[in-house]
Amino acid sequence: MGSLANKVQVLCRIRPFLKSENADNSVTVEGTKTVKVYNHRDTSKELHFTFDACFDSSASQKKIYFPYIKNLVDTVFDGQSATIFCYGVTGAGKTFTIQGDDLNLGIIPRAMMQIFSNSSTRNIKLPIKLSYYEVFKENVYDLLRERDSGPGLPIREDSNRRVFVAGLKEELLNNFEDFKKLFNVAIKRRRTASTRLNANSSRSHAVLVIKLCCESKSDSKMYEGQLNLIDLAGSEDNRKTDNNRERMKESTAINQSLFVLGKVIEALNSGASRIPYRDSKMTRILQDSLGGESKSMMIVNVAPGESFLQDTQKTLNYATKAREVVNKEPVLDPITSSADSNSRKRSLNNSRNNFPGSRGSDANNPKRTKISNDSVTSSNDSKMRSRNISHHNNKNSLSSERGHIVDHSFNNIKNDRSKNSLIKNQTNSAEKSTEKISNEITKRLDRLESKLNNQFNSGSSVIVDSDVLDLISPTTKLKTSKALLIKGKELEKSGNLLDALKKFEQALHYAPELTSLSKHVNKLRLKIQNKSSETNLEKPINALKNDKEIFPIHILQNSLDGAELFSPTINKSKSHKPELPSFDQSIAQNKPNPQSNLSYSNGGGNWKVLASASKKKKTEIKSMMFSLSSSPFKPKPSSLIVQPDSLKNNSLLFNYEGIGNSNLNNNNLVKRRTFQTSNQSNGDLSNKLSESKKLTQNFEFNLKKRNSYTIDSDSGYDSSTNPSKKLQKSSKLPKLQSHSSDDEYNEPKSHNNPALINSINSADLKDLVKLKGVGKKRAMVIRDFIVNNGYIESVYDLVNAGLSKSVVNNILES
Ligand SMILES: Nc1ncnc2c1ncn2[C@@H]1O[C@H](COP(=O)(O)OP(=O)(O)OP(=O)(O)O)[C@@H](O)[C@H]1O
Repeated sequence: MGSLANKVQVLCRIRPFLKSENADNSVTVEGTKTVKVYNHRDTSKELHFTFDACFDSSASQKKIYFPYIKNLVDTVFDGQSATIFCYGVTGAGKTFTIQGDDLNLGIIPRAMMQIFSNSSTRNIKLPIKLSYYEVFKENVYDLLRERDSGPGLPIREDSNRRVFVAGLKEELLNNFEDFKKLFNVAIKRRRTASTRLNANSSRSHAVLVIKLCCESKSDSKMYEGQLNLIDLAGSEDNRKTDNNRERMKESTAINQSLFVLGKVIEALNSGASRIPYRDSKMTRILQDSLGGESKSMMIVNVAPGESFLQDTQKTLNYATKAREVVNKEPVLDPITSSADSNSRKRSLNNSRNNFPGSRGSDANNPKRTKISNDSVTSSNDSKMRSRNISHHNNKNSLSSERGHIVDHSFNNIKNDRSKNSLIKNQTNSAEKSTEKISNEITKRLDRLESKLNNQFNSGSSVIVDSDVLDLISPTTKLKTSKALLIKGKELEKSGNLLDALKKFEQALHYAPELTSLSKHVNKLRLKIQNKSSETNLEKPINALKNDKEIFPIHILQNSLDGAELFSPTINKSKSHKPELPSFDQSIAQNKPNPQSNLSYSNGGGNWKVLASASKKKKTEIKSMMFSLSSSPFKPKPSSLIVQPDSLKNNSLLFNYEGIGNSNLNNNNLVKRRTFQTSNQSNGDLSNKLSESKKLTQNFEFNLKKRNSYTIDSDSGYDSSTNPSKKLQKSSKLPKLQSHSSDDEYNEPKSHNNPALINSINSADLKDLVKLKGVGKKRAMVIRDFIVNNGYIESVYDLVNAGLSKSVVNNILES
């Protein structure tokens, strides 16, 4: 952790109202550092957010650039790495700020002007290097090349664990004119589209990387500095966008990566041992900028107006968290020799997090391209990097759809051509050594790929980890996934679903973009789970038929309050009254037993047993229901849950942990309160006997206390059993008037089914839509809630997202 001096700076800029918008004063700047917004939930209340600087809608590009941005760019001349990224909702003015337009030059062109105009005074070695790429739907595309729609460039790590984009083109620039020509072509390649919220919305994150060598003022040594200018795609509330299918897909990728960015920030602030950089391409790319050694600045762009208030509040909260991130102090190493102009000696410790597409991928830096098991660059990389500026002969290219830079005269930009020949010589010698390295890399890559292919052909179910995966060329990935697909299909045809699933999963690992395959994998998983739950359930039924002793209704035998004791083994045990017919008979007849009201049903792969007490016994409990279900996520039920029926009929439901019991719905059991034992023994029914005492006690307790519980009459859902502490705090919800002495029963783990919670927390719209009762709109609500509020711990947390409790109950059945 660095000193506070290397904190991430946050600037906030409010966009002016557009002609189409109704102006109001819902977002204003107070002083120079504070933004005031009205609380979107209660507009009579104000919220204040403080940042390093705040700019209202009247602020010009110039006012923002000086002194904040200029100072940061200056640090690059000292050999530092600096990053500026614009964050905000779609249409908030990010591209305007970072790129600008013809009349309002943004940060990128201004920074280039600053660099070139300082080239002589700060002794910057020309040419400088520039790369520019976008992250579109989790694929990295080079914006300095013709647009391609392939799988994109891989992100790799070198032997010093520095992340870089492999195969990225790096252009050499001598003056601002070079930059202008190149950039005006490149920005046209960036993916943009018209959405309801922005006629020219960026659909990708764009990263511009500038590297330069400069003589330090302090010690007259040469250092390499790097500037990263990033225009993040805007988060989108799809309730407002009316996005079509394609835009929705883009939007999901955008929101997801911004969500991960939030998680990274949170993890950094909480000192977590694992920072989830790898969870998205953009965060991997930002590794040095957040938590690394870069000097970083976030510009948070805000769209004004009441209609954006909710987004604004979220954005400002997000930015507030980003402002707490403290980066490491950079340790700068000078370039050591003129022949190896870029070989800055950095220790392993202080060079771990490097910016991709730059130092790590530096063709002229043998140290950085050193080959290790997890570090290779393709031979193409070196060729690409060593190219000089390709002067695009597209004369019309200066007109751009957005952000075209006009032909301003920049008299103060000085070119020192004589310096170029020296650099050229250095570059040539470095190119030779790079070629050597590239050949070695290619050989190693071939060896690695053939090894992987052998593993695959020998039927090994190896799943390469993501590090290794990055090393494989896109073509090999596709080939491998295709071969695995074919194998999977064969296995599926032959009925070997489990092995088929393994193959499909492997194929998906290599080609995650195959959405149809992903769907098929999910279907197959479900099919297998259903099958296994059927077979799992046959066992207990057979066990019941053959060994009546293990039937779990025994758990009621010790009830102290006089509740009727039921057991299918009743005719074996003299202590059991009333005499009940053999459970075998009930099952055989598949109808309620007239005397015991013991019934059996088997629907949808689940089974349950009903038993009720005799009225003669005047017990409080008139009926009992057992429902044993096998979770699709956990084939073996792991705990027993007791659910009292609605209080009207004083019945109880016993249910194994696990969801997917279609009978639950039929019987409205979801409306019942749920308690769970702490016993985590596996599903053998006989194991449950050991729980009987505890359950009985609990059961007894709840019977005594039940009158004091408040029932939500709308849904029949009892808030007292709500596992979400948050919800219990909510004033809108009925309060628990009496608490169980045994707290574990107030925290039913059934609402914390890890697989279900994980699936929800992945915030993937496709997965969310699959949940019971969740349509596209609700899925978006859930996704947005998670994106904005972090992971949920209980399904009932979703009530806070605005879902009704009955919908949440439905989800529990998914
Ligand atoms: N400070 C500003 N002054 C004048 N116009 C602005 C300003 N900020 C943004 N705009 C205008 O608002 C519109 C939306 O801005 P912009 O495209 O930069 O948003 P964005 O945040 O990049 O959106 P997206 O994430 O969808 O790409 C554009 O027409 C832009 O010219």
